[in-house]
Amino acid sequence: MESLTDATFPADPSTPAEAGGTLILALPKGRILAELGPVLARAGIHPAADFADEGSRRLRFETDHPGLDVVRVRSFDVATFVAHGAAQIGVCGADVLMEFDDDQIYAPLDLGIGRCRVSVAAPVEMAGQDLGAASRLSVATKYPAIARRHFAQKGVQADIVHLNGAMELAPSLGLARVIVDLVQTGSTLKANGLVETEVIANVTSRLIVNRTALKTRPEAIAGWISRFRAALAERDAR
Ligand SMILES: Nc1ncnc2c1ncn2[C@@H]1O[C@H](COP(=O)(O)OP(=O)(O)OP(=O)(O)O)[C@@H](O)[C@H]1O
Ligand SMILES: O=P(O)(O)OC[C@H]1O[C@H](OP(=O)(O)OP(=O)(O)O)[C@H](O)[C@@H]1O
Repeated sequence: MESLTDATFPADPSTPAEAGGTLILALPKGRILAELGPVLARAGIHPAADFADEGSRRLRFETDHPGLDVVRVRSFDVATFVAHGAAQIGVCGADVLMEFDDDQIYAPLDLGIGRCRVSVAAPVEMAGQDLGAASRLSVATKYPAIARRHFAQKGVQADIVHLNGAMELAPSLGLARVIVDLVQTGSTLKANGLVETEVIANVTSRLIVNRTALKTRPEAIAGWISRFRAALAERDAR
C-alpha cells in the first residue's frame, strides 16, 4: 500500500540528527499486527522486510526512518515497555490498558482495529442466574484487575484463578465458576458450552506513548501521533 505523500501529511518527525536517539515503537505480536500493517503503511512506516516473518528470531527492526526502530513483543509487554520508557510509542488493546492502569501511559488515539469486548461468561446452565447474589465467586481470567474491579462494584469478592489462555476450559473442569475473557464472534465460548452474561468493556487497539518522553521529545512524539492521526483520517475517509 502507498503511504500518504500529499503536502498536508505531517513531515517525517524523526531524523537521525535529532537529539535523544532512536525512537522505539513497540508493537504486539499476534492478531493486532495483521490489522495494524495497513495503518503503519498509511502512516509511512515500513519496517525491515523480516518484521512480517513470524519465523524470524529478530526482535528489533529498523524502519525506513533512520530515527525510528520497531520492536515486536507480547501484547501485555507493549504496555510494560512504554510505561518504563524503554519504548516511547506502542500499540496495544484497551483491555491491556484497563488491566495495566499505569499513569505513565498516555493513549491519545483509538486505532479502530482489534475490535472485541471483555466479558463475563458462564456455563449455559448458569445463564440467567444473578452473579451479584453471591458474596464470593471464583473467576478464571488473564485480567485479574479488571475482574476484581468489576465484581467488587457488585459487592462480590472475585477469587481469581489466573490463567494465560484457554480460560474457556475452566468452568467445565471445576477450576472456576465463570470466566472473564475477550469475546469477538462468540464462537470460542459456544464451542466450549459457555454464554456471555455481561459485557464489561468494548475494546479496540490504541496508540500509546510514554508521558515523560512526550515532554522531553515533544516534536518527535507529537509528530508521530499526528502522522497516525492523519493516516486514520485518510483510511476512514475511504
Ligand atoms: N478475538 C479477538 N478479536 C479481536 N481482537 C482480539 C481478540 N483477541 C484478542 N484481541 C486483541 O488483540 C490483543 C492481543 O491478543 P492476542 O490473542 O493476539 O494475544 P495474546 O494471545 O493475548 O498474547 P500473548 O500471545 O502475548 O499471550 C488483545 O489484547 C486484544 O486487544
Ligand atoms: O469470540 P471469538 O471470536 O471466538 O474470540 C475470542 C477468543 O479470542 C481470544 O483468544 P486467542 O484466539 O487470541 O487465543 P489465546 O488468547 O488463547 O492465545 C480470546 O482469548 C478468546 O479465546
